[in-house]
Amino acid sequence: MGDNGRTTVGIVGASGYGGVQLVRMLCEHPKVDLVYLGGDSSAGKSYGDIYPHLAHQVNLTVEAVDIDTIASRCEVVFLGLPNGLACKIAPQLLDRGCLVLDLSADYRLTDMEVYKAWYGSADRADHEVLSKAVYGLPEIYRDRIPHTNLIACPGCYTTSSLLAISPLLKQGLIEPDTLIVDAKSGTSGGGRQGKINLLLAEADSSLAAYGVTRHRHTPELEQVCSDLAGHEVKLQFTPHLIPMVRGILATVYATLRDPGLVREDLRTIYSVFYQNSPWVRVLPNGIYPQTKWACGTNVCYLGLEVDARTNRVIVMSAIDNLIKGQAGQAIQCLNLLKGWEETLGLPKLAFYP
Ligand SMILES: NC(=O)C1=CN([C@@H]2O[C@H](COP(=O)(O)OP(=O)(O)OC[C@H]3O[C@@H](n4cnc5c(N)ncnc54)[C@H](OP(=O)(O)O)[C@@H]3O)[C@@H](O)[C@H]2O)C=CC1
Ligand SMILES: CC(=O)N[C@@H](CCC(=O)OP(=O)(O)O)C(=O)O
Repeated sequence: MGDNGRTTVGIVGASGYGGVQLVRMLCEHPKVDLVYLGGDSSAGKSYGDIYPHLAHQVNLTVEAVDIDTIASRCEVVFLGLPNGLACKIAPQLLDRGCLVLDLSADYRLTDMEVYKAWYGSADRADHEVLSKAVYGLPEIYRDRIPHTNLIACPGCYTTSSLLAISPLLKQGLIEPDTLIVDAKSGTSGGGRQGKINLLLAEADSSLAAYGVTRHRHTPELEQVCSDLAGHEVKLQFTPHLIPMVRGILATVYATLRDPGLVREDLRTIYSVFYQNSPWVRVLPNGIYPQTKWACGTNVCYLGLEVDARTNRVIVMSAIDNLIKGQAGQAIQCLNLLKGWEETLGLPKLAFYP
């Protein structure tokens, strides 16, 4: 804690898309002071040179990663790094007493064999650390979050999909193995590092699926769904890249157990399920969410429908992948870790018309 009683916070991976969203929100957060920014190729640069529009607010230079420096300055550290790097530095930060919020996939999967199968990574030595990590989806694991010092923040597709699915599984409303998740993401979901498929010339005016049957968020979804259902669940997840920058729309389909369930029942069930979740809005009947409503906010909008003809439920979920799907959710978890209001320092109003 700083001399002024505020919590000192650092970000490793500050130049990335998640990093810059963290900077934007943490600068406005009433309980924290942003004191450290770390990176690799951006080390040595003033943050205002990387993001000139933030120069008047952030007077920090990005530094090369040095654990002792970070731990000497920061009580809390956000890691916005590519997969496979957080597990190399989180254990050392935890040893030095920092609270760590990891935005990557390194600590999300509880079974290391599943992790290896989907991420193809070599053996890791941090099994004990992994066993202490809590999956940072507050709407499902709110009670667990304050009891750890390592949060594994969920992926963006998983956040939007799981908020749509959870009431269905928790209340036993569907046949779990009929779950299908069809999701569309904006290009910022792929990060700021240059990738050819994310170039405007490649992504513009085109819509395509990718990672069909093998996207890394499949085991993450199945892990949480199995936990909610109380038995192993397998589902179909198909992501798509859509020509817009921010936002995810996940549409979930499943067969209902009770053919008599109607849309109004579903709305009541969802409203009760999320009554203590300030970042989830269950929309009125017949209203379907648009990604632009969530853009720039930590809100997840849910739209519900039942097709009596096919006996299927359809749930649509819209979030901003960089906020509720990443940086905002990490700050929501920090608020819970510290016992602060869950909404503190987080944006709720979209900037689109
Ligand atoms: N984008 C999204 O919608 C979401 C992303 N995620 C996950 O969050 C994490 C961050 O994603 P995102 O913000 O998109 O990533 P970006 O590609 O935009 O940024 C990556 C950051 O990591 C830094 N970095 C890379 N290598 C090193 C290193 N060896 N040492 C120190 N810093 C390094 C880069 O720093 P520098 O520029 O200095 O090299 C950069 O700041 C990823 O694991 C991603 O999978 C999770 C949910 C949603
Ligand atoms: C559009 C796009 O490329 N999206 C990314 C998902 C980003 C994300 O949440 O990734 P992590 O699970 O690695 O954190 C992808 O499909 O890999």
